[in-house]
Amino acid sequence: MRLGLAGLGAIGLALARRIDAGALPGVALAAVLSRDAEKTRRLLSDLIMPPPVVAGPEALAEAADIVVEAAPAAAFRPIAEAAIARGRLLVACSGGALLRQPDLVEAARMRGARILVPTGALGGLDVVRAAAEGRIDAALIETRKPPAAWRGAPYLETAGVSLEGLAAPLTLFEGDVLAAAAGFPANVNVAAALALAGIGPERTRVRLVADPALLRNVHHVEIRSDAAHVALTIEAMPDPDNPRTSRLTAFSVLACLRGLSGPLRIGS
Ligand SMILES: NC(=O)C1=CN([C@@H]2O[C@H](COP(=O)(O)OP(=O)(O)OC[C@H]3O[C@@H](n4cnc5c(N)ncnc54)[C@H](O)[C@@H]3O)[C@@H](O)[C@H]2O)C=CC1
Ligand SMILES: O=C([O-])CC(=O)C(=O)O
Repeated sequence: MRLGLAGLGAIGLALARRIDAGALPGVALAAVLSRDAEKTRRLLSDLIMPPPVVAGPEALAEAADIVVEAAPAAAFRPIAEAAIARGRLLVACSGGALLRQPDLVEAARMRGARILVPTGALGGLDVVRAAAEGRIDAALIETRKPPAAWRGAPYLETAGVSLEGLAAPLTLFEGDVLAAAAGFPANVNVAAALALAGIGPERTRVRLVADPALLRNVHHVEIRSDAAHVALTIEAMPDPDNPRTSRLTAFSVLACLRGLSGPLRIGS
């Protein structure tokens, strides 16, 4: 299986290193895409595998059977479009960007492409999808992260909110997933995945909290349905270089790729 990897940050680089270490037999990293081609070559120079091609969105999709998107939300569309146009399987980490551009799902249907949103830094999407086959009455996700994780969020910049010297937990946002994805594109991909798995972005509620006492990113999900009530808390270790992103995300993509390529897959 040939893999095309868009983005070489917290998720992409961790993934490339694991593949290089032999974590996914039968999967070859064929091409990568990042913002800065020179930096990309430098980042890849310590890998043992034959160096992947450094490509733009079109060449990336051309060279791959599976395109893993792990780039900023703002870069999502051309990467996704190129993969979809070629009927590829697109593994989309920027679930919030997908949520805001639902025409891409229709385009995938027309082209026979598939889009897979990995569970990422969350968990429990299997039970949410199962519950969605019945009736879900309410879905809520609360994400609490240390202040550094929220830095640069457009919502805070527009509102002129600074988290410098924050001494107590501060609720930054309460509302629906669509508004959250616009205001906090680097932090609510888990909420987007939850909404897509369950009752959609308008009915899924989000609360975002900056908490200076935290060392981990904490996601708490509550689902009320006619089949089960679910309460789930994930305390995830932040990536050492990117405090917005939990280390679990790259592992989730790895597990997802293993499920696609290996002989045994657990969970629905
Ligand atoms: N589904 C989930 O649970 C999670 C999803 N994410 C999302 O996944 C995506 C990647 O996350 P991270 O690896 O943490 O981000 P990152 O910021 O650490 O890395 C992003 C990478 O994309 C590259 N890049 C920047 N502009 C680009 C462009 N125009 N075209 C191509 N590449 C470009 C950067 O050079 C960098 O290598 C983000 O959208 C993030 O919000 C992050 C955490 C959890
Ligand atoms: O990594 C996390 O904990 C979650 C995250 O950033 C996101 O959902 O975008």
